[in-house]
Order: sequence, then C-alpha cells, then structure tokens
Amino acid sequence: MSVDLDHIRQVKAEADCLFTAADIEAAMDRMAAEINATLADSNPIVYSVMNGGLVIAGQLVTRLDFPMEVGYLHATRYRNKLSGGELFWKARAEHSLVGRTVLIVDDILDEGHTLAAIVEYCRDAGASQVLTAVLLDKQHDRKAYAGMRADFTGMPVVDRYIFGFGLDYKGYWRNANGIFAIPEA
Ligand SMILES: O=P(O)(O)OC[C@H]1O[C@H](OP(=O)(O)OP(=O)(O)O)[C@H](O)[C@@H]1O
Ligand code: HPA
Repeated sequence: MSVDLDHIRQVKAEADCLFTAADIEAAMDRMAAEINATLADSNPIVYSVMNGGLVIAGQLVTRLDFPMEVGYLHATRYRNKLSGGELFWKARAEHSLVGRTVLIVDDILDEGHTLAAIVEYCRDAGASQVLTAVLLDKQHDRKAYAGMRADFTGMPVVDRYIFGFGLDYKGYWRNANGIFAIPEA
C-alpha cells in the first residue's frame, strides 16, 4: 500500500503538542521511582508490548535499578488504523511465566482491551503477579471494565487520537519526541 508522505508530514505539522519531551521525561522518572520502590526484590520479567511499548519500555528500564529479565510480547488491535478491532497476537512470551512476577509496559491504556487480554494471558501462563505500566491513560468512559487502571501510570491524556513516543499515526511518527494530537475535525 502506498503512503502519502506529504500527508504524513502535514499531520505532524498541524498537530497539537499535548506533552513535550521534558513532560515525558518527568513522567518516566515518577513511574520509575514507584516501580523501583515496588518491584526491587521480585526478580520480574519486564515485557514491552510491541510496537507501541518499544519507546517507553526502552527508556523506562534504564531507570530501573534492580535485577530483571526483559522481553517483548506483540499483540495489536489497531493495526495502523485509527480505531481498534479484535486483538491479534503476533508473539507470545518466550520465558516460562510460572511463579514469576511480570511487569507489562505499554504506551497507552485506551479502551484497555489489549492490556486486559495480556494480563489474562500471563495469569493463565502461571505468573504469580502481573503488574502493568503505561505512559498514558486516555480519559473516557469506554474502558474494558469500569474503573480499569494500570498499576503505574505516567500521565492522563485527553480523549483524542494521539501519536508520538511509540504511538503511531497510520504506522508513522512513533519516533516523534513528544505526544501530539491530530487536529479535531
Ligand atoms: O487500550 P486499547 O484500546 O486496547 O489500545 C491500546 C493499545 O493500542 C495500541 O497498540 P496497537 O494495537 O495500535 O498496535 P501497535 O502497538 O503496533 O501500534 C497501543 O500500543 C496499545 O497496545
Ligand atoms: O490514540 C491513539 N493513538 C495511537 N494508537 C492508539 N492505540 C490506542 N489509542 C491510540
């Protein structure tokens, strides 16, 4: 499928910056302090949820100062589209999860179906404790279940389609160093 790069560039040029790189750094510092205080003695496996979790997970783990294993899970619900569908698994855990503490790191808790399914999968695979960390928690009442929250959250974000710092717009701009919202129609 061909991509109109002029359109991709235009979306970035016209987007609203919701959080700067400095805002994100500060949020990751706060998250890391909480995670260091909570998980230091748990010998966890820390999983990035690909693709969106790649950027936050990479930068978060360097702030964590205790022994851990790291890896990735790949589950996608949006598949480069602007609204979510059925969860599609591309890669499951390589480690045995039996008796382990698992920390799942993702870019965003939006409706939460992705994280809910991953948590259920880790529990079913025998993990003794499954915790979740997200950079952003989108504010709306469409969560997978009422009151759903991650165990560690960086920042709340408004209910708009956003990109940057792992989040994509049509597969692009995961590399944008900030959180941006496409203009409202
Ligand atoms: O809370 P939800 O409504 O389930 O949405 C959150 C998920 O959606 C995005 O992934 P996506 O399916 O777009 O795949 P990607 O990580 O490859 O972008 C994001 O990275 C989360 O994993
Ligand atoms: O707002 C979003 N932007 C990009 N990817 C997403 N996945 C869930 N919500 C979003």
